[in-house]
Amino acid sequence: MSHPPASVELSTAISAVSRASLATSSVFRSIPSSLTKEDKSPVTLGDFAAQAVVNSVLHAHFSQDKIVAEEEASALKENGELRGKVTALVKEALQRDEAGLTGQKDFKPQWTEKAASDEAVMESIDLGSYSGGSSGRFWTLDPIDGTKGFLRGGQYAVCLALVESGKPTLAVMACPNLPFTKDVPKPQEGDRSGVDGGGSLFVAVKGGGAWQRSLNLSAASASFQPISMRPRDASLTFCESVEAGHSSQGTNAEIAKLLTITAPPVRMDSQAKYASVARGDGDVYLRLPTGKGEYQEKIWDHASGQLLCEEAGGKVTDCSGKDLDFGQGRTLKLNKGVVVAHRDAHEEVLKAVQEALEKEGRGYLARGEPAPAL
Ligand SMILES: Nc1ncnc2c1ncn2[C@@H]1O[C@H](COP(=O)(O)O)[C@@H](OP(=O)(O)O)[C@H]1O
Ligand SMILES: [Mg+2]
Repeated sequence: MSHPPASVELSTAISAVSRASLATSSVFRSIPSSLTKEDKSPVTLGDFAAQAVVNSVLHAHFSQDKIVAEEEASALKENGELRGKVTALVKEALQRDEAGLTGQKDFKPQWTEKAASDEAVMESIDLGSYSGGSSGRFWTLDPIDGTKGFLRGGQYAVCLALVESGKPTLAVMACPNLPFTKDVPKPQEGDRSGVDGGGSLFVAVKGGGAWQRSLNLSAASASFQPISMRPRDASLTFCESVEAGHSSQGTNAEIAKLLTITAPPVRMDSQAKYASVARGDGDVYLRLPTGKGEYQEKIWDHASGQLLCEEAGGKVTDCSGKDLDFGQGRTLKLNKGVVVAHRDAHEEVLKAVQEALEKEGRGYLARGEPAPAL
């Protein structure tokens, strides 16, 4: 098959994510400033605009579908200047012609001018407040995954997935700062001039494979090509977060020793890590919990990446070897950590993960047990 299996869901998701990444790219180029949320994490006007764009496109086509998305509009209600800037970005993104932006000449956009008023933008953002669950279907969105990377001028991703009965079945991920191939060097951190060819767009359909094309339709690689993980070979490489607080880099170093990995880890922000291993740039993505593993991973931080890797021949589990369960609400509350490797290498990698955790006295994470009380 030379393109992903077609569906209205896929066309809508591509349209939504492509438009959203137009808004994020424009903010990225301008050196974004940020607000700090209650959980102390940053949010930018790019996050708000991207969430409004995706939610309004989804809502126009699938008004019955619920959405679990990261942001909420409360900060915009108090800040008219910021709200005006977000609305302008949303308007520009929604008004772009379909064929020019997504190449989908036959797809008929359903949204209207009204979707780009201040009130409609805030309503669209708050459509993302669904609590999730294991029945029926819903969408999950991270409008800018890797916001800290976005602010530093590193990698980030716009990540959308459809979840049915607790499992991702369709994924669309834009990585505007990730070149289409690893042969083109990634921009240096802080370089805001953009990537030749406009970054990469990834798509996965459950049972239908994983695909990539350039985000920029005038680039040489504007049509979808299937991608697959690198088969298990003599030497493995791994990637991890840039942010030391998001996973245990010390445990990863121990795991690397056990697997006789000598190459240093590739550090990268966002689900661009899943995309990179899915297309064979590297072999293993490790996200081991810090401390006792109290942090609950968010479903929007993993849904599209998980499907992309699974459809590219990978296996994605937590540190105890369990599948990620996207049907438990807004977080992956039954899972601790994430281990991604080719199907043929996963067992060996997981064994090293579990050995390293046991050695550190955190074997309860490897056994899927709660931390012992002091
Ligand atoms: N203590 C923690 N442990 C694991 N992930 C965390 C964390 N604190 C924040 N995160 C998540 O890590 C994501 C970024 O991952 P990465 O380090 O791979 O770039 C953030 O997504 P956002 O940037 O969308 O907020 C956030 O949801
Ligand atoms: Mg995120």
